[in-house]
Amino acid sequence: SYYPWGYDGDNGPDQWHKNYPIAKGRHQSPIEINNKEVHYDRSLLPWFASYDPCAAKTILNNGKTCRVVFDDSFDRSVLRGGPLPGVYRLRQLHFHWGSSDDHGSEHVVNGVRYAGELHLLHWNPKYSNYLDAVRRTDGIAVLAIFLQVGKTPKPEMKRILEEINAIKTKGKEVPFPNFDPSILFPKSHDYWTYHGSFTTPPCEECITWIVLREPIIVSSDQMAKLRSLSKNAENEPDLPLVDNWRPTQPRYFRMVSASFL
Ligand SMILES: NS(=O)(=O)c1ccc(C(=O)N2CCCN(Cc3ccccc3)CC2)cc1
Ligand SMILES: [Zn+2]
Repeated sequence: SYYPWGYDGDNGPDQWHKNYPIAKGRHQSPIEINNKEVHYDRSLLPWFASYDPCAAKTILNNGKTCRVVFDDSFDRSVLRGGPLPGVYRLRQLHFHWGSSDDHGSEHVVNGVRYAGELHLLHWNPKYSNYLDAVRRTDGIAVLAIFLQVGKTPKPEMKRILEEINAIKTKGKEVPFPNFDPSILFPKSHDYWTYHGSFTTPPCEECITWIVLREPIIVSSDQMAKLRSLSKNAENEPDLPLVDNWRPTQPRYFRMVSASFL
């Protein structure tokens, strides 16, 4: 049964555990990444994404985020290498952002909150489908990229933000053809990796997180564009879709490994 969870007040992150008990688990995400506690692992391989631009299908507003959906009916757009045992299929990408430029990311690095965070979600095709993969500890891999506000924004973000006007309200979905999300990647592939969970309910602990050290630069106007999305449908009052990030969770006995010294 579906419970209306959210990010504020009585259905916010501190309440999620009431309907989704895993939210109080020992492998929750996001977490604080602090240099002092990170372990450089020289056996970590570089990661590679080989995405087919024609796999991109639609872009939508589900009232919680802006999401781009890809065809994952075969190994068409895949992520491999890094900490992963094999290829993982790209299924969707989405964003988390704040109500102002000084916060909005989910992971926090040495106390630094970024304006936002881009997540590219992939699932392990050794399982029969996505629903099966979310029940496995090695079922999902999310590549996380921080959004930092700066003067020289990455032009590649434009394509996504140009579509925002078409998906202003919850439930809107429009075609989004011919898009290769690897154009959004920063120069460096340096990353941290750890085992964690979905950062929204049901908070399953099935994710190998790959968090890139280098943020991509976006403009303040581009962040404002994301904030112009509404949480509600078009026939409801316009509630700005902002602060759709979960606070950091306890790391407990988890190791965060770094691919770089
Ligand atoms: N921020 S993130 O951790 O990258 C993230 C990624 C994906 C979602 C997401 O779309 N959902 C909605 C449905 C799918 N469930 C899994 C599921 C649970 C029960 C039955 C089937 C699938 C995950 C949450 C949320 C958060
Ligand atoms: Zn996310």
